[in-house]
Amino acid sequence: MKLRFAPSPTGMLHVGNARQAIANALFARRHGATFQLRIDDTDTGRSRESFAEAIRTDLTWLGIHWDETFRQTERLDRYAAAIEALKASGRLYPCFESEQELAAKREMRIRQHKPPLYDRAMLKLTPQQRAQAEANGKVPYWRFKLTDGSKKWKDLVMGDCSVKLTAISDPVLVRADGTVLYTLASVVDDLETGITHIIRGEDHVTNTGVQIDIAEALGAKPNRFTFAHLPLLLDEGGGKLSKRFDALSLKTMRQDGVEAEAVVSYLARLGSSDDPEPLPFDELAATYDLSHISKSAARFDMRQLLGLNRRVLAALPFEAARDRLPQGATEAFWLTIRSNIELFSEARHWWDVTHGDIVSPVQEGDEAYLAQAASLLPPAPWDETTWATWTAALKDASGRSGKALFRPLRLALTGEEHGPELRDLLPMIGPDRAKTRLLVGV
Ligand SMILES: Nc1ncnc2c1ncn2[C@@H]1O[C@H](COP(=O)(O)OP(=O)(O)OP(=O)(O)O)[C@@H](O)[C@H]1O
Repeated sequence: MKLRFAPSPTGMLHVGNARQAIANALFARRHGATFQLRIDDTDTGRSRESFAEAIRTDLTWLGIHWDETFRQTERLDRYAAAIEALKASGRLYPCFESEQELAAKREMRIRQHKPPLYDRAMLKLTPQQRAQAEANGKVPYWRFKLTDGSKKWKDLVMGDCSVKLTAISDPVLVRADGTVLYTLASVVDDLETGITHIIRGEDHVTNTGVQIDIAEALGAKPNRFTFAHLPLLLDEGGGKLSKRFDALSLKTMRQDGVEAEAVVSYLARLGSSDDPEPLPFDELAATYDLSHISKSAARFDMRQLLGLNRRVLAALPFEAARDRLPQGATEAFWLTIRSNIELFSEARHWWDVTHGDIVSPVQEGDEAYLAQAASLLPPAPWDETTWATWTAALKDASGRSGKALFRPLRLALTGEEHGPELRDLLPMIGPDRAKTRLLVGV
């Protein structure tokens, strides 16, 4: 069993692409299959090595590892051989129509209330006409002659699928400059590298009908591949995500401090009958089941992802956090803040609260109370009992209680309305910072 993830290096991976990568990787892990990373770089105008590198970085960050990898431009000789074979069998035929001619034909068919399909005029070209066109300096591009009828398969997500090939124009597989199109290169690679299962986005369903036909023309047996098409992920506004807009890219998420485990856990179960919950890769893989995925498009919800991220952080051991924390951060610091942050990047703020500088707000009307609080601060050394000792004394002295007692203290000491337990924060803040912050408006 072998699966592959085959992105084009034309931009940064977004969460939609990641959903496919994760589905492939989890399915492969669950079934002990080989996992291939194929970089689909035949579109040389848009492909960049820097994007291929970024894709590898993103996948590694997600915890997705591949057993083999290659770029399609390394296998151009294999595509050339397939092209020759298809020409020899008469399935690839030369075409000379220009874009303008094709557009005019399309318009004509629409006016005649016919579907705007290619009319296969070039199939009727005689050898003399072809020689004449070439003598006139025209270079052909090549279309694949689709078979009549439909291609059917049992999709692991979509169920029974059927693509009517007679409703599709014969696809161009080779451009006039001799370069191969993705549609053919992908089939050649899948056949020759032994891919058994193809999991990809619903945007490929029509392609799948065409590619089954091409595969069979190249000698593949029926049902050579098992397919699963996952619905596309939409952004919060209902639009399709695209690499071209860098929308919701994995790189941005990583830079914002979202945890890879949260992203994987969320995308593995989004749009399925299983609720997303933070789980390590192996545990997600152990129960991963494509039949649980819904057939309708799923909407990416940042709030849900952040909710999951919060849960991942709250359980993250110090050892796993240490390298990304500010220098000098201790286990006590991490354990104090971890269940109060939504993004890892917020740790920096709490480090400034406990070990650096913050600007406490001036609390008009509470200046005298805060000065009284400063004067009652217990002597050092401080520990986790200090908060209770101090606030008990302050309660007696000020006559305040509840919110009136605690809120001004939290605001002055941390600059925030909410946050980790002050019992734990106070010893880290220490007497000097505490005093300065309490007396800020005095
Ligand atoms: N919005 C999406 N939701 C889910 N899967 C997607 C989405 N967009 C693309 N994919 C899938 O991501 C995989 C990688 O495809 P590809 O690299 O061609 O990405 P792409 O975003 O479609 O590219 P581009 O934006 O350049 O057209 C394919 O399986 C494709 O079906």
